[in-house]
Amino acid sequence: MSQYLNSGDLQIDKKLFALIEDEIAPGTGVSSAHFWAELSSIFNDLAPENKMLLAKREELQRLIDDWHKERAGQPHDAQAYTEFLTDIGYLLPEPAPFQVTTQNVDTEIAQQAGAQLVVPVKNARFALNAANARWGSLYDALYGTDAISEQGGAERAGAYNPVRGQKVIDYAKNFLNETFPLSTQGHELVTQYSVDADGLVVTFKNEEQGRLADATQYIGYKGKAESPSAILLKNNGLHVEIQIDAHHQIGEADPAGVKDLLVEAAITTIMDCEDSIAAVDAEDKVEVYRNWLGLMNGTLSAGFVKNGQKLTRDMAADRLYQTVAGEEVRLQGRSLMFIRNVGHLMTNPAILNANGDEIPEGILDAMVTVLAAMHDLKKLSKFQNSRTGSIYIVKPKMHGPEEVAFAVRLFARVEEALGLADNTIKIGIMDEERRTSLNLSACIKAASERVVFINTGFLDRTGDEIHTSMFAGAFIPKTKMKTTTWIGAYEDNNVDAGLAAGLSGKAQIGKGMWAMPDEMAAMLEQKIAHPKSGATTAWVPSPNGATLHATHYHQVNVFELQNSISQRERAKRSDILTIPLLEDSNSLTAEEIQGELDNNAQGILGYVVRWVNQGVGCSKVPDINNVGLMEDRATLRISSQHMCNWLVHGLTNEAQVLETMKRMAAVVDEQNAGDPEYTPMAPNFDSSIAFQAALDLVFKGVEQPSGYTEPLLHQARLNLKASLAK
Ligand SMILES: CC(=O)SCCNC(=O)CCNC(=O)[C@H](O)C(C)(C)COP(=O)(O)OP(=O)(O)OC[C@H]1O[C@@H](n2cnc3c(N)ncnc32)[C@H](O)[C@@H]1OP(=O)(O)O
Ligand SMILES: O=CC(=O)O
Ligand SMILES: [Mg+2]
Repeated sequence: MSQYLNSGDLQIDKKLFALIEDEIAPGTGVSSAHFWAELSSIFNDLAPENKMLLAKREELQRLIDDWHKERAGQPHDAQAYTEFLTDIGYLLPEPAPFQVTTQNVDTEIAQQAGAQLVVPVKNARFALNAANARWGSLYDALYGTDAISEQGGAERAGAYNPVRGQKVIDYAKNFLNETFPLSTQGHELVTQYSVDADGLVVTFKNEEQGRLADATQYIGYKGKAESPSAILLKNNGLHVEIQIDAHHQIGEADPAGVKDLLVEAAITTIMDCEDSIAAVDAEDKVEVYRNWLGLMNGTLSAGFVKNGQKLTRDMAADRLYQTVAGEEVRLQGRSLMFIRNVGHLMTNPAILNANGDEIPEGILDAMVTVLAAMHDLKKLSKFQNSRTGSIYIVKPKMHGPEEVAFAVRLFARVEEALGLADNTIKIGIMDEERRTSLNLSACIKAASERVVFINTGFLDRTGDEIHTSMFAGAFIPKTKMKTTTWIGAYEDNNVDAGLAAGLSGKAQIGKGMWAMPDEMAAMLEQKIAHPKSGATTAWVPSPNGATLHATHYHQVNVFELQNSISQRERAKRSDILTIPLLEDSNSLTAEEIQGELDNNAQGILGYVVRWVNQGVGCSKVPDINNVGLMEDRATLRISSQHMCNWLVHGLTNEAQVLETMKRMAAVVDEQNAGDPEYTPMAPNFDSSIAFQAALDLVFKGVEQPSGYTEPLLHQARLNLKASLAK
């Protein structure tokens, strides 16, 4: 429970107050008294508009629900639907052609195409790992995941398996041959890498010498020119370091002493304050903000025990190389960091206004995360995040250009309050709500001086697809959603709108999350579709994912590709507007319906129980086929809205949902049996706050704002915390 201090007309939780006073404000040139006074003024000015924007969402949803209810049982009239959406201001006119003018953008965003990692910033150990995931061992990522098959004696478990090791090396040498071809023979035939005044020299087994087919790919080296310990190469704007050590366990078996390939992996990382964390009160927010501060002032450190060993993790230093002429080559050691603030919806009890009302959490996030990032801007850290003096905020879940304009106004107010130059704060726009996808160009225009990314958050977007058209009919099964017309058009439209607005070379065009953290072979096969679609970045759930996905950007030169994609006909709004309904709601068998319910229930419960009871905001939860899925609030939004939709349209009923939830709760309990911190939901379902929250998410799904899960999750976690405090 919060204990509050009064500052002006605000009541501020003591811990949050102390964090600003003692840790974040010092060094920024902003006094804590000034900070609170400005925060209060921004709340007073902007909170009413924030409220009004949320009310507009509800009003539009009510009109859409009514429209569908009035036409229940009739065939969908796409033209009338479009006219209706235009009349109510849901569909807006396309703006006249324009170009964004964002300035001072770091090269990782503007000029490099590569993987984007997302990480719950509440977890310092993970957050540090993510910051350091700029560079990843390709050998480890291949050896440690299913990217390399276990066939032919190449099992992963146990001590080092040389059969598997050889497969890794073969894969890596093939990667080198494709990415950095040599003039005559292959990398697998190299016995010595060295450098001279003209760059890389290789000696082959037959003692012939060779060079890179494209000499400009060579950048520098480490160690001695005649026997370097590292060779730095570059392709499509991404670096790869060949690491050489003939005395290393792996290097000694390699003809050229190569022990690893270190690849530039997570070019950018999103430190997430939103859907992958559980932060419901001041105590949680303080943890989140303190970690972000530590990343911005370079002091974040985490101690933990792994495999019986005590480890400490800190931020990685820059990487240093030299040229033959003796000049230093310095590369960033860490991923360029964005911070994802929460959206416009939630409030948080960390601060109350004069009436005792909670203040909008998005406003709080903007002020505190920017103040913390000033440690980077003012070079108070031994590391630098932005070298161009920018602060990168990802703003999620905005509905349409008015809400983008509101975020832009908020950022301008924060800059003014904290004495920052105009447009220091950049914005990443999540294209993850239907009203934003349909009016994307207008959304980009509303942030044309600040926008540094548009990203298809297809998970939230799918949740919004269901909620918006809840009363249009029964939706197709969740797994079929990825192949529907609307989603293809939505993905294409994002690239088209971004290119038309001149984002190429200025801002990222991003694609969504690979949500199967253990399925790296499948990711290697499928996720190349993202750079091939013209996206300069795409989300991965883990550092290994980043390392492996990085290889795709060596295969595709996205910036070149964008030139041709920009010539194609733009994706059609009418396609985005198609609603993925079952043609015949009686077409599914009872088994198919039960299978879908089981799968959704397992995902909901597996995620919610850890969120509510343990405060874990992102979990890996097995689906009914036992594939571990990354679950966060967006995936929960889909599962809960989907079950709710089938309930609304009579494909299931309350009794079946309840029976399914109870049965799957026992399955989830069993899956978590090895966790000493875990509290089972079965058989005392009535007293399990987590189980009741899971039911509410489905049974009260229609009335949840935009189908979001956070209001119910937050309340359940607060109730749980209160019950523990008694
Ligand atoms: C719709 C959306 O908004 S998507 C965006 C939100 N999603 C995310 O941010 C995904 C974040 N990812 C994760 O939290 C995890 O990868 C999970 C929960 C999906 C899977 O976790 P698990 O496979 O169980 O990982 P596990 O807990 O075993 O950790 C394995 C290692 O990977 C690291 N790791 C896993 N994910 C990440 C990550 N995103 N960033 C950095 N390190 C990570 C951990 O630090 C750990 O290494 P360590 O022991 O050296 O510290
Ligand atoms: O935030 C990402 C999403 O897919 O939702
Ligand atoms: Mg999202």
